[in-house]
Amino acid sequence: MWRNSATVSFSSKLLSYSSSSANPNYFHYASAFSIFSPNGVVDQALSPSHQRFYCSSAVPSPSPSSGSVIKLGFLANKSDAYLPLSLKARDAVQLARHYGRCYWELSKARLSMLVVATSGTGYVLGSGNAVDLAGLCYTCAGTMMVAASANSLNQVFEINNDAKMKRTRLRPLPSGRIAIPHAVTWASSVGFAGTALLACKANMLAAGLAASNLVLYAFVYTPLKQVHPVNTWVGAVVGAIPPLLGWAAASGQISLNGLILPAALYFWQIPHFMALAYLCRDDYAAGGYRMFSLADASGRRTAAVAFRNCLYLIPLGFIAYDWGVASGWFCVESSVITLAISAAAFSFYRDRTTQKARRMFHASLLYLPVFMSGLLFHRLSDNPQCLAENPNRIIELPSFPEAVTESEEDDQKKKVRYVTAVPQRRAPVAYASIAPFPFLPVPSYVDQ
Ligand SMILES: CC(C)=CCC/C(C)=C/CC/C(C)=C/COP(=O)(O)OP(=O)(O)O
Repeated sequence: MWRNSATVSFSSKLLSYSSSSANPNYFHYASAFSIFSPNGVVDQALSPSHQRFYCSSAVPSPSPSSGSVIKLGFLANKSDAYLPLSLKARDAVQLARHYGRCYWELSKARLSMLVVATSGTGYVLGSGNAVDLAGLCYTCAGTMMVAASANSLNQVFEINNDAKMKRTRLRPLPSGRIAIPHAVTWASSVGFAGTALLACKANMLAAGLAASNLVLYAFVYTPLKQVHPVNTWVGAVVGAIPPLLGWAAASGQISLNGLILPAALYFWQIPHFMALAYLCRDDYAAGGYRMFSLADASGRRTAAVAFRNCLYLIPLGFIAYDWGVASGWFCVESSVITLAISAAAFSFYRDRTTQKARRMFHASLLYLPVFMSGLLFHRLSDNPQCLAENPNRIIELPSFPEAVTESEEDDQKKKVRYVTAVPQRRAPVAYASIAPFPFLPVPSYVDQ
């Protein structure tokens, strides 16, 4: 049914809003709905306000009597049936694009990719000598899916707050491009699929960490943002879990060495989010969030907290070196970049201007990729803790003479102890002889 004139004038407003808004694609999105609207009714999943949003359509009216007014209304069902196939295909493509874009934005895809990078780095660090590429891909895919789910749920819960903030008001939910049930369906399916993938292709520890992190982010951190400034610290824990997840997926355990990257992420997030919350104070206040910077008019405490957490980053390079995770070069590199971010934070502490806060924010943006790539580049692949105790990695153990003399069980235990105490490089033959048969006793190729 074509809309009456009252609706048409409303739609005209929408049309002018759409054309002046940052999102000209609304026309396309609206037309895309027509293929799922055989009765001229826009997607029933949409709330009334969202349905109204989609009333404007750029699809040329199939009815000759409709004139320019009809271009703003729904497509009629009968004429829809006669649309050429190419038009329907085009609409299908537009629909896919529309939802693809909504899913991308709901997932905060760039943030999720950063999360995947941290998880992937954790996986490589926890892998020891041989990185299982398939395992790495599964872990990254699973992390991406669970992170996308967590971010989508975060937006579902914050729809009203996001609508009040400049930074977030054009997100899919507040801008009405997708309905809440649809977003929830997307979030739950991708969350379950990601957790299942991690459980089946990595291990239950990794899957459990991912699922708990989703709960921590969506159901603890998200509501806490409106309750107490401590939210930033809880958020820092959320950001620190993915590298641990990666390490656990590769090594099957959580060990002390595996905590270095999570610690870096935890401390790094504090100056990062302090700078962001300081720069967007007004926006956060409008959104109804209780950020630390809002109760600190002078910004002095915000800057002090940021600076203090930068200082906590300083020993991490040395710890990585001392614990055998990375070479001495990493220790040097890490110290240099940590001093740089600390200097930016100190400069913000001394002179609390927007410019200094922005500089600290940019320093934090640089810090993380440099730290992670340095850690990867200078990692020591015979790092003891990622080899020990993981039954899947028993083939990674070096052979040594006294191990072949006792029972098989004692033998294995001894080797684990040996590797933990004295990491060594193995002769290449160790791989060749047992790689396809990890359940067989390790052959001895040492002269007896
Ligand atoms: C495996 C798994 C579940 C990983 C999840 C990792 C994750 C989502 C990390 C984000 C950490 C964080 C505090 C982001 C800010 O959210 P915000 O709500 O303050 O951002 P916003 O204001 O832009 O919405």
